[in-house]
Amino acid sequence: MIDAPQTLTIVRPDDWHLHLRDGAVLESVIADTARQFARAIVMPNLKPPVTTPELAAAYRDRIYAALRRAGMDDGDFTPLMTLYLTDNTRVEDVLRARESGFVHGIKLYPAGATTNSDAGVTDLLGRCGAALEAMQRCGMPLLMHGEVTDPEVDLFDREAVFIDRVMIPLRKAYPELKVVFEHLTSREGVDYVRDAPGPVAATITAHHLLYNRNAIFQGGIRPHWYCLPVLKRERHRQALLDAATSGSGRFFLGTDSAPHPRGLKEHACGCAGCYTALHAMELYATAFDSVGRLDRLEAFASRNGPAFYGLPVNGGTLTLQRGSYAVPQELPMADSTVVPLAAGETLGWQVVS
Ligand SMILES: NC(=O)N[C@@H](CC(=O)O)C(=O)O
Ligand SMILES: [Zn+2]
Ligand SMILES: [Zn+2]
Repeated sequence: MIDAPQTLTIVRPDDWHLHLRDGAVLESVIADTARQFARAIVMPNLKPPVTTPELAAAYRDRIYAALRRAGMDDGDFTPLMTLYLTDNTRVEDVLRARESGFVHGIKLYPAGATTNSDAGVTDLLGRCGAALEAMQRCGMPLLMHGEVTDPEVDLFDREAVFIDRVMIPLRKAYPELKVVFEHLTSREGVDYVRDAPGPVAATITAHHLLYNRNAIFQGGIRPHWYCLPVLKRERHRQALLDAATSGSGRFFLGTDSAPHPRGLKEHACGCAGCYTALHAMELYATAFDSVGRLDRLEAFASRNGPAFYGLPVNGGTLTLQRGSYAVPQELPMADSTVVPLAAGETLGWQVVS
């Protein structure tokens, strides 16, 4: 019997799905990400959303300014910017985004599906054909919040139904379009991404690897475990864990760390989103260790994402140590606080350098 490893050193990882927010909050949250990750795909669901290359450039400048205010410099972290797809996204914006070199994806939010999605797409194939055609032609990935918004569809089935109603017809019409199925949460999603032809991949969050939907209701309703797509049954968690640790290059790390002020989570109609940037690699290492597959963490966290996006693998490393890491109860966030996922709990791994 081989002893369980006590330390793990991997190539410095990236986060392929991150919400940094904006304004005063930006400075509070960016340091957490930059401590662990060299780069991150920065989601564009601001108010108003980041819909053009000019808005993405201005947001990028604000991110770098916040990074400096947090005591880091431009070499410590690279934001990989995205645009927010709307019914009116112009071909010209797609092409200029590609030429900019700093926009790495265009994000689909089905209108009404999630936080700040009001300006999102009402009918992807009906309204966005020209933009999708341009994206396919110039190699711009489409990043998808993959849930239908049909109120007739059960909340827990919205990802599976999205595959049939949107994903399959989309990829039939644009077979060369690079697609990332963001924050995958279901067995159906895993099966689709694993087996579908063409350039398709998926991000998986740490919380969907570690928890099933019981976590939302354990001992009472727990708003800090509520995100979209919502946590699902144990069989879905098992499928996600199998996929993440399978060695397939189609699955990679995306935290979907999505901070909301404590008061808007602990609310009669609480916001969706879990804050995991603080302890992302501790959470992922705990998940991979649970199935004895720490040897597969580097591919998932540091290699598969750059390969899909056509970017180089990072220099430098990140080291984790087995131990006990107590997740803080809350963290300052501008003039409010944010409660990290699994606040007050103890994790089995800690980032040491
Ligand atoms: N995941 C979430 O529950 N929330 C995200 C939006 C998103 O990624 O859908 C947010 O911006 O708060
Ligand atoms: Zn989403
Ligand atoms: Zn997200």
